[in-house]
Amino acid sequence: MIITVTMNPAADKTVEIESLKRGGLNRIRKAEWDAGGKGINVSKTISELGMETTATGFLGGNTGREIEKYLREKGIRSDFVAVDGETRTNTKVFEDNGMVTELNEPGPYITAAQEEELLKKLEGYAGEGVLFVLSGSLPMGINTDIYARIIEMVHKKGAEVLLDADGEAFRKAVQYRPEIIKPNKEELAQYAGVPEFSSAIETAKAAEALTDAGVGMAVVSMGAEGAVFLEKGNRIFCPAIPVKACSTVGAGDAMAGALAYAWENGMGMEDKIRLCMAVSAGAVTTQGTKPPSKELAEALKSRAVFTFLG
Ligand SMILES: Nc1ncnc2c1ncn2[C@@H]1O[C@H](COP(=O)(O)OP(=O)(O)OP(=O)(O)O)[C@@H](O)[C@H]1O
Ligand SMILES: O=P(O)(O)OC[C@@]1(O)O[C@H](CO)[C@@H](O)[C@@H]1O
Repeated sequence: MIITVTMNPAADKTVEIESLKRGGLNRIRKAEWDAGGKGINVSKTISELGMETTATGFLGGNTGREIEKYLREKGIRSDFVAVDGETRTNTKVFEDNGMVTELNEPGPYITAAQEEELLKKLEGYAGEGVLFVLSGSLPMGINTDIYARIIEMVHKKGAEVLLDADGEAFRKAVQYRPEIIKPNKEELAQYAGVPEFSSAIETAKAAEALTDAGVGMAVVSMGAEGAVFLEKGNRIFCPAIPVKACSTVGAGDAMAGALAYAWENGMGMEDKIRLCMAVSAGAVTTQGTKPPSKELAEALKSRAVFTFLG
């Protein structure tokens, strides 16, 4: 069973304009709506691959109800804590030159009682064979140790964790040794205290510091460059599968969804990597933050190329 946790979900409004005029009137050519937030995107991907998943976190207001309706229609079980404020709307502005500007709202304030209610829910789901996916930013009111606390709590009941976070929340949580982490290269560089990595091997070495310290598997996504996979002493680099890019927003969540699906199905390393590369490349070809169809992901799998790094 895979439980995704989205502390700060969002309605994603993807808009297309010719070119963004700062300080001027911008006419939108086309707008697209998606239920989003990182964990919800992970659930969307897992469901598209044909596996059941439950989405949890905090939802509020009309936007929260719209997101629940969307999940219901997609056959994704939702079990969110209701909050007083309105779930945020995040606007993604796509220009014809390929530039993407993201405007993410802060989201509603979460009270201590609401946080407690979510923790109780998660504890109720925890057990052997359960994988929790913790991803995305934290809303106001939630302390940066929340992911660390959840990992400690669910590990005690035999559950496993895939973590996709950044900043302080990531730094604190990795100390509790999640089974899988999926930072992107900027998030890992921030953790490592360097401005950027100059190569895949440098990226792999930085991630290895975490697997050496007890994290089970690390996948570092590198956008259009590809991804680095570290598992059981192997360092593997895969260039991104070339596709016609439509929207790269949410590609990392699609990859995390594929990773969670592969992990829960006990897939071997090669199949797992192929699926991650195919699903994330497929996600780039869809509009907004929609995952690719299972058929597209299957068709792209054979195009993943592996390089073992020394
Ligand atoms: N232009 C692209 N073409 C093909 N594949 C891509 C492209 N951009 C991203 N990908 C695939 O998607 C994966 C995840 O991308 P990225 O590193 O941008 O994730 P992210 O920063 O976590 O994204 P997000 O937070 O928006 O979900 C990459 O490792 C790669 O496999
Ligand atoms: O503000 P956060 O939680 O960092 O990111 C939220 C978000 O940008 O991430 C997803 C894409 O990865 C979108 O669905 C959503 O709007």
